[in-house]
Amino acid sequence: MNDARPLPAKPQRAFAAAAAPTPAKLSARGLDFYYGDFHAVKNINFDMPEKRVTALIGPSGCGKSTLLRVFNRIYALYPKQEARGEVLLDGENILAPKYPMNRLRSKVGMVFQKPVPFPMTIYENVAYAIRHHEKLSKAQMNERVEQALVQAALWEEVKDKLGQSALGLSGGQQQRLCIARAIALRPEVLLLDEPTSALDPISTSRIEQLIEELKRDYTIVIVTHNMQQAARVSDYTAFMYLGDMIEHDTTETIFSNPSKQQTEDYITGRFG
Ligand SMILES: Nc1ncnc2c1ncn2[C@@H]1O[C@H](COP(=O)(O)OP(=O)(O)OP(=O)(O)O)[C@@H](O)[C@H]1O
Repeated sequence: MNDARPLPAKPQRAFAAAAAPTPAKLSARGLDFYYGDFHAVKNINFDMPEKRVTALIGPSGCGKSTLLRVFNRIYALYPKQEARGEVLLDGENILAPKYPMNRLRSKVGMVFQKPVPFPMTIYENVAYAIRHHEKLSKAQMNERVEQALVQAALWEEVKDKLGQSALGLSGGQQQRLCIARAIALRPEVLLLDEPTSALDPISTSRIEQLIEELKRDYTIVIVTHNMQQAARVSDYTAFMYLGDMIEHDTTETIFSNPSKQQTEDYITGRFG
């Protein structure tokens, strides 16, 4: 939890991107989440701007991953988990029962903390996901697989061994393969749940560079425990505590001039 402390005096990037606001791609409106009787996420209201990176930070158990799981409705696979309120994607409520699941799956991709490639070839890992959604010729499929691997900054490392098992890749390569798998479906939103927590510093830095590149095309929401990472990669940051969203603002404001004492205490390492 405290791996990232102490916080650098100044985050190591200029926060220029956030200065130009873009329309909200994803918004939470009066969003509550329950695990049975437990009220895990409470009355969340905020916007995630298009083609920007929003980081969710806060101490362990504050509801960051829960919130991310609501954004692609993955919680609905589990009994006794319930979301109330609205999550608007391009203005449409994805929590409405009539919102088609296949549309949600094609618009919102998710990458988890631990890379879990399918036990198949590198090529098939990417092609498998595409085949579920689209019928493509062999040539079209080859092109799509290549594009996704190029975008995930993995192509150069794997182009000569696409037929080998994905399980032979390093942890960092496996995580980039999982990102390739998610972007192969051409989603509009990418949800990243602590995507570098299992990776070494070099792989972490590659994924961070990749996030910087991907935000040209995607709206990204990232959960991270690493404060420097939030400062480096995100344009907007939301600080959560015990299921409440305490503060949400540009990353620059959150890290240099937060309005709430709790936020300041957290980012300066006084608790959490
Ligand atoms: N399946 C579950 N059943 C019951 N309670 C759960 C379940 N999953 C999470 N919780 C509880 O919901 C709250 C929020 O958990 P969540 O995993 O979203 O927190 P988090 O901020 O992502 O934590 P971490 O940083 O440790 O991953 C916690 O109190 C947690 O114990």
